[in-house]
Amino acid sequence: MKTFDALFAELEAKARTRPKGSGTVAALDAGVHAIGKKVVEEAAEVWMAAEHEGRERTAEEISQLLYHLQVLMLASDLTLDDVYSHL
Ligand SMILES: N=c1c2ncn([C@@H]3O[C@H](COP(=O)(O)OP(=O)(O)OP(=O)(O)O)[C@@H](O)[C@H]3O)c2ncn1[C@@H]1O[C@H](COP(=O)(O)O)[C@@H](O)[C@H]1O
Repeated sequence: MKTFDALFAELEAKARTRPKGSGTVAALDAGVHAIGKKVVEEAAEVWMAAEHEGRERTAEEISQLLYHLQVLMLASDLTLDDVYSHL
């Protein structure tokens, strides 16, 4: 099972090597504004799932929000330690 740290390492590698067909590379190319909109959209979907759609859908939506937050971290030149230092 993939962890938060393992996903971030995978996305860092995608950003560095820019493989064809990567959604992450496309999102990074779209920029912070577009990624930020996706974060807000996914956060709303997490909220709706938690209120109305049950545990499984909520977990799935949270995983998507975590992914988009990591893309935003990469677009903002942030590392995991930059974020963890505030926890
Ligand atoms: N975990 C994720 C992940 N979670 C969410 N998403 C993206 O977020 C979208 C969320 O789905 P929605 O149904 O909410 O969005 P949608 O509006 O239908 O989709 P879009 O029109 O926005 O693409 C998905 O379509 C994916 O584009 C993800 N994209 C990639 N990953 C993982 O990231 C890694 C790198 O992926 P690539 O860069 O694509 O190789 C791989 O391990 C992937 O499994």
